[in-house]
Order: sequence, then structure tokens, then C-alpha cells
Amino acid sequence: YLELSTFRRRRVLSKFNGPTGLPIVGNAHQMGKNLSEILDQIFSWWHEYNKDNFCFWIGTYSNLLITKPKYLEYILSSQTLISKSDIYNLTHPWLGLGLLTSTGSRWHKHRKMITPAFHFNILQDFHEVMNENSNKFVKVLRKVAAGDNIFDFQDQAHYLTLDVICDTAMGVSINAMENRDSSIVQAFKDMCYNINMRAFHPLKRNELLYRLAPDYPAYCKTLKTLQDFTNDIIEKRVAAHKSGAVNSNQGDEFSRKKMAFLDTLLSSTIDGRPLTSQDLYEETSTFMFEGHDTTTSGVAFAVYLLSRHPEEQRKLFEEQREVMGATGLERDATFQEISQMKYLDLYIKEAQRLYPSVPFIGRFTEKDYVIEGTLIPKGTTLNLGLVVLGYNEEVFKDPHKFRPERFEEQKPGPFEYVPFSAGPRNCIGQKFALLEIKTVVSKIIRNFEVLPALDELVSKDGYVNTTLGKTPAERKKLDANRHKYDPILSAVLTLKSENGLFIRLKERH
Ligand code: HEM
Repeated sequence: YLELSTFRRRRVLSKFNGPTGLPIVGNAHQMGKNLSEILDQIFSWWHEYNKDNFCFWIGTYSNLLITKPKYLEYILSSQTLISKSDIYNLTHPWLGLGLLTSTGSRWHKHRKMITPAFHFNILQDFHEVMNENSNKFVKVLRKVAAGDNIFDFQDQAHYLTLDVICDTAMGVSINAMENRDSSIVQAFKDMCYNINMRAFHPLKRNELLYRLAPDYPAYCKTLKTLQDFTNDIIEKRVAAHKSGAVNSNQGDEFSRKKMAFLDTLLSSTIDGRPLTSQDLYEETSTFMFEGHDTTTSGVAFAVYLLSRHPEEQRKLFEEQREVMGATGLERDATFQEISQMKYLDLYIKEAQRLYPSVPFIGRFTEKDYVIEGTLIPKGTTLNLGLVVLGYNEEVFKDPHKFRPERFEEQKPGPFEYVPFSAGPRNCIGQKFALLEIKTVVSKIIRNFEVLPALDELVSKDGYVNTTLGKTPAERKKLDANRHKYDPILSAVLTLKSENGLFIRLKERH
């Protein structure tokens, strides 16, 4: 039955390159034992199939790995091919049908309603929150880095971005950087881990089977903690809006002048009606999920690259002196100053090319599509390989060389480099994310010299020490010389280093 139910898709998709699979399981057994092996396997197939799109099967799920910019252009520009792949279902119990996962007219209406929440004026308010938290972060880093200590920067960055996102989303501070063990901080961490872990687990991925898993009760508890926390704040804020306490300068927790994302939602309407409490819950939770796991990855890899590439770090520091003035290095950078940091902008672009925070985007074909003259049957999962794009040497010459300047010399085409996606479903938080990453990186370089875990790990030739983009033979060579502080990468919804990103910091003054 399983074979018959996939007969048409098998026939139509057979024109694509791809590994030969077994009946029923397809290529599942070739994918690798863990998340990092899966990523390696994707790159191995990409090389094997001449860097073209290719097809693989996980059981009855047909998957196309899309790497050709022309295909990306069609998919990302389409107004109808906007349904997400089933991997996003893992976020449903927490996020419901928020902007990330909804489709059709619901998505269109919500996108239109939420767009003003990222307006320039609101971003300026958010920037204040980013600055406040970056200052706290510097203090935390001073402590953990004291005595030339080697520490996991990725772990530290997680708490910083959590503080920024809770404050900007709901106008409350959970002080994650100081209260790491609080139940809500732990719940955020556990939930993000759970979603990534289940994505490639053969049994736990299934909603019904997962109910039988030993960790299911703990998952339910985490989910409830997050739901109660968010709903409680929404309730209080709704009441504060009704009583006029918001922005009233009464000195309580709701009277600050800064607008939170939730405030924008509370003053918005859909079809002339205010949002329901479910809408408020789903969009606020989506903002918090999308806005913190992604930026953790963005900040963490950007700083990790600083530690391995001192020449680029030197140029960044020079720029900080130019923009902020030699005496202004300790104050907060303004919104305008951040936008004047051109080298920082190139640097972040290059960091996102090599380590894109969102490595893959998933779409699902609800009907047949013809892309570039090729029929793609209904029921196919399209995995858009954003992480693969950065290693395409036709677009990025010498792709493993870390060279921010490349973005100044030759701009990639609009669908050749899309870390924030493109088209109607692109990242609505792109400006927010770049502002946060730049604010944090600018603050860190002005306060510290970022050093690798061990001096010998500095890149001597400007090349990045990564397995991404490598052929199996190149990877094998790299693995043989792997240092315990070299990152082991995994990619589900966001890109992470499984073994952390270890660095040291030296105070500049
Ligand atoms: C480095 C940081 C970030 C990167 C690389 C990134 C990248 C992306 C990408 C590639 C998508 C498309 C996903 C898809 O089509 O499935 C997306 C969507 C989205 N992002 Fe981001 N993102 C980042 C940060 C943020 C932040 C800070 C927020 C909110 C504050 C945010 C909110 C969203 C939302 C709500 C969507 C769904 C948009 C829609 O479907 O209409 N993102 N992001």
C-alpha cells in the first residue's frame, strides 16, 4: 500500500538525481546516525550530484533538496507555494498557527497586520533594549572570561538573546542572564532542544508515537510552563491597556514608554476586529521562538569567527574607533552609528554565508508545480538549502576563505544568497536580527579582544575550518586533524555547534 500510494511521485521524481533507496524506508538508513552526520550527508550528495538539486526519500516522504538559484527564485517568489513542510508541525503545540507556520489567507492577513510592528520607530525602541542587555552581557562575559578562562560562547549568547526577545516581545524582563535556573528560562531551552531533537528521530517525530516516549511528560510540563507564562503576561497587558496604565508614566511595570511587540498587536485589527487571545498568544510565541534561537546562532558564529580571524577583527575594531571616536568606545552605539558601520555589515554577511542561522527552509507542494520546465508533483517536500548556497564556488570564489570584502566587490544575485529568505515569506524580523547581532558584536569588540580557545587555533591562511561545503574526502582529512574545540555542526531549524563554540576574551582596557 505504501509503495502504491507513492507510485506517481516516484515516477515523476525519478528524473532527478538522487541516491537509490530501499523499499519502505527509502534513504532513511543512509542519512546518518545523528544531526551532524545528516548535514555531512547532504553535502556529500550535493557533491555527488554535481551541485544540482537532488531527490531523496524518508519512508513515504519525497524530498527535493533545492540548491539552484533559478528554482529558489520560483519557489520564494510564488504567492501560492507558501505552505510549510511537516517539520514545522513540531512547533505547533507551542506556537500554534503563528506567522511562521500558517498558510493561505490567514498568513496573508497576519503578515499584513504584523508588518508595522517592525517599523523604523519601533526598532529604535528595540535598540535601547538591545543596548541595555548588551551592557549586562559584557558584565557577565567579564566574569566568565576572567583568568583567561576558555568558555562556551554559544551557551552564553543563548541567555542574552532570550532576555532581548522577552523584553521586546512582551515588555517584561526575565533576566535570563542572571537567573539561568529559573523555570521559564529552562523551559525555553528545553523546548528548543526538544524541537530539534525530534526532527530527525524516527519515532518521536510522530505526534502519536511521541506520547509513548519516556520524555513526553517532561515535554508536556515544559509546554505548559511556556503557555502559562505567555498567557499570564498577555492577560496582564490586556488589562493594563484597558485601564490606560500602558505608557501612562505611572512608574509600574507597564508604564514605560517603549512599545513591545505585544502592544502593537493589541492596537491592531484583522478584518476590523481586535486579535483573539489565541492570536495574541500564537504571534507573541512565534516572535519569541523565531527571534531568539536564530539570533543566538547569528551572534555566536559571528563572535566565534572573530576568535579565529584576527585580521578581520582588527579591521572591525578600527571601524569602531572611526565611527564612535577614540573616546566613545565605552558608550552605547546609536541606531545611526550602527548603520554607519559598513565593515561590520560586510562581516555579518560573510558570517551568515558560512554559518547561516537558518540552514534550510521547508515548503510542501499542495498541488503540482512546473519549475524551470520540470514537473514537481503534489505532495513533495522542498528543502531549500540556504546553507549550501554559500559554498557554491560559481557564486563565491574560494568559498572557504573568510573574506567580508567579497560582498563589496561582487554582489551575489538576489536568489544566490538568501540567509533571511526572500519574496513574500521572507524573514519579517531581518532588520531586528541584524540590528541585534551588530549591536552585540560592536559592543564585544569594543570591550574585548576575542581569542580562540587556544592560540594555535587561529586561522593562519584566512581559511575557515569547517566541514560545511567539503567533499567527503576533504572532510575525512579535516576530521583526522580535528581539534576538540573545532565545532561539530548540526542543522535542524537553526544551525548550531553540537560541542559548543569555545573562545577566550582579553579586556581591551
Ligand atoms: C539571524 C537571525 C535570523 C535569520 C537568519 C532568520 C531567517 C529567517 C528565514 C530564512 C525565514 C524564512 C523561514 C521559512 O520560510 O520557513 C524567516 C522567517 C521568519 N522570521 Fe526570521 N530570521 C532571523 C531572526 C528573526 C527575528 C529576530 C525575528 C523576530 C523578532 C524573526 C521572525 C521571523 C518570522 C515571524 C518569520 C516567518 C515569516 C513569514 O512566514 O511570514 N526572525 N526567518
